[in-house]
Amino acid sequence: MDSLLAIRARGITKCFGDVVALDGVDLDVAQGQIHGLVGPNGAGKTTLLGLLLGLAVADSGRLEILGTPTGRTCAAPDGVAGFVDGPGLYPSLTARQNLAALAALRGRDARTAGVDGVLDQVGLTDVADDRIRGFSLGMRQRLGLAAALLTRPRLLVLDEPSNGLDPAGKKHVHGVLAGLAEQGTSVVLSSHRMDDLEALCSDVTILATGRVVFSGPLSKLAAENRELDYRLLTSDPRTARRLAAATPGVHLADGAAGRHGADVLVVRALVPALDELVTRLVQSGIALRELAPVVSPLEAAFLALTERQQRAGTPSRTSDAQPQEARR
Ligand SMILES: Nc1ncnc2c1ncn2[C@@H]1O[C@H](COP(=O)(O)OP(=O)(O)OP(=O)(O)O)[C@@H](O)[C@H]1O
Repeated sequence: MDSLLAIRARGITKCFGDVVALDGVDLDVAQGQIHGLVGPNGAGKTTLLGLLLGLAVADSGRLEILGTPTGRTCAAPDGVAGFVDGPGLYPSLTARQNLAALAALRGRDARTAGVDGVLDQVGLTDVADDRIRGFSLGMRQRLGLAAALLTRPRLLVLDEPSNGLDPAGKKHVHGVLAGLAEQGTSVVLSSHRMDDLEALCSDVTILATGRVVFSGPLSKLAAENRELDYRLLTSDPRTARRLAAATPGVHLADGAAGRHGADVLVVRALVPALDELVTRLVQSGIALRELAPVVSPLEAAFLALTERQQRAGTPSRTSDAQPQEARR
């Protein structure tokens, strides 16, 4: 076991009847890394998070969490906390009482368990004594995070933690997660929000019908995977268009250009070709005012997968399982 890995999964398979929810999944998550899980509905994200939390056991494969192989019975691995399908909370209790009850279940006293500290950490101090029956979805998510933090986890596993959070709440929670990662806690989270994943995660794993189709640094998605459309705003749009048309590997995406304003050029290219275009622009004395992907690399990869999955049909079943398509 690599001591720097919080999670090491090899060939994890999990079936529900004839539905193959996970099909030979490999996953490495380094200590202190925030790792995103993304994939279309039914891709297997929640199933994988459930295995990490000890809520279920894999049918086959090897899963090591925080250096310890997981057993054949359901049990939360030491040092792991989090939630799937929303946090489990008692609606008739206040936020503080919920956390105190959880502390008591673990044989700890609320005063010494750090209840006030985690409430403060997630920004719920002002509503600590309100019954959570009246809490919004975002407040419940924050309380779920507080409950997980109460155990001072070394691996935090979160299913859609940004669900229901307003922009300020999201920023707050992102700050909490980034702070934890800086202190060495590993975080694995699933989300359908690409902007969240891009803001938070250094690495992502993309699942489709139970298989890993990409796992690695976000930057690799842009550099290797596919041509993207980029918005290009320059001081001389006409010359920029001429240079773009003449740069090998750069294609004018005229169909998309109209939506971005007359002076904006939309080009489709891989990163090396785009670099060459930028060099040519600068050498021609043209100022680059804006250069950004129209759709982020993660979203582009996700959309490509979704389209492929729709063509292939979903979900995968034991009778039609195919070899994993791509692995690092
Ligand atoms: N308890 C279960 N019983 C039967 N089938 C299940 C069960 N849990 C998951 N599945 C099936 O396994 C597959 C993977 O489901 P999972 O919930 O892990 O996907 P997901 O990526 O989390 O989806 P979503 O984005 O919709 O939450 C789906 O086809 C789902 O129907």
